[in-house]
Amino acid sequence: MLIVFNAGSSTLKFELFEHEGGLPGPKVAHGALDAHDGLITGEAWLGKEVAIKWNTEALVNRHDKMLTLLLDWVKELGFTLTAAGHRVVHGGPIFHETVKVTPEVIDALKAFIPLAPLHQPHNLSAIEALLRLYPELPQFASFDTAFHANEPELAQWFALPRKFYEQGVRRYGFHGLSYAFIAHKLKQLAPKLYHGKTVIMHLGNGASACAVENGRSIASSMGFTALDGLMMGTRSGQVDPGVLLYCQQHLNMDHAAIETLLYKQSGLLGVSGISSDMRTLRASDAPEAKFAIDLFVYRLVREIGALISVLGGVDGLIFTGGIGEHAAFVRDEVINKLAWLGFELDASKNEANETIITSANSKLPAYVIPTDEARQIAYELGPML
Ligand SMILES: Nc1ncnc2c1ncn2[C@@H]1O[C@H](COP(=O)(O)OP(=O)(O)O)[C@@H](O)[C@H]1O
Ligand SMILES: CC(=O)OP(=O)(O)O
Ligand SMILES: [Mg+2]
Repeated sequence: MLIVFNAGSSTLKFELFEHEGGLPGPKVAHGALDAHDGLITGEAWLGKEVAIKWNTEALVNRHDKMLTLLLDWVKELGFTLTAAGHRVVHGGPIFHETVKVTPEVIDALKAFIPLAPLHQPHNLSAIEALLRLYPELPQFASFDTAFHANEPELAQWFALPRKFYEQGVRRYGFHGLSYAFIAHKLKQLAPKLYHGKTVIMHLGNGASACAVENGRSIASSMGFTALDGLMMGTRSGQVDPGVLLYCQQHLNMDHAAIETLLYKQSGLLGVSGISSDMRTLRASDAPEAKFAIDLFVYRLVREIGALISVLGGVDGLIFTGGIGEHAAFVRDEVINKLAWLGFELDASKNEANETIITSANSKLPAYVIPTDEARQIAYELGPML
């Protein structure tokens, strides 16, 4: 069995895959644990059934405690783990593919904590906790940045003095495990489109869009950190850097206050003042909720236009992530705003979250493809064992 982790600030999501060498087999279990207010709660599913629920105290070492609960359960089921894979958000300029975790790799990844403060420290803390508890279990790290590592140089540069680029201050792009998974699916579903020019939109709590040609990333909306580009649940996306200078100089905001503003208080939550969740905003009658959705769509359409321009055309669009897979109203507005390109929605297919949501007359197709970052990690590490 392979176990794949996606560790966040307070959550530990996991998935278990059958594995007998080579590509992984079916997913046998999945679940999540959550640490808050000194408590750990969570549940795990075996297939479609909830198989266990956790509810226990944990004052310190949350990842140790969550991993112990989870791996004790895995052992009780009689499963033997052969390896663990981790989603690690930032691989910096160094890691371009899945790697086996060693002490040197951990040190290198720690250097990227400032580049992904909301993700990287938690990804690493799960790796280190597992190393303490199960030092013999081989661990692997798979990166959100890797899919973008071979983007054209122009797509990777900021217009800053050269030394910044040389020091690693460049656009990396994220959500690469999701994009790699979608590209793989698209190759099976629509091989011609896979070889063509597409814009893939990963719209979840974090959101980004990526120009992909022939299965490779050409440009993406996220940059040096997972803050750039689209409006997100609580992150601002692109803002004029002059705003940050203004916050420092005239609003007396220090680094911590600006970080909190950009990562936690902005996006759908900040603009609506109500929620970071598209479902809640959709259900609300408040004009601020509608405005936040309108701004999300506006910024997305603008970014799609930019990505299509650098691709030099487009053969299709793909929606994924929690919003991309489920928010039919968002897809409806995006596709209608792109009617000038030849997209025409099939409203009932869209409402039903079908795979192809454009009409038979549409000149170009739009797809909804559910993403699976954990399976992508399992695909990447399975053959390495
Ligand atoms: N049925 C739905 N309708 C509209 N939006 C949804 C729906 N389900 C999930 N979402 C949105 O998707 C977000 C979660 O996206 P997801 O990709 O699952 O998250 P994460 O980035 O944590 O992996 C939620 O915050 C919400 O905005
Ligand atoms: C990179 C990133 O934004 O990830 P997530 O969407 O999981 O927050
Ligand atoms: Mg996500």
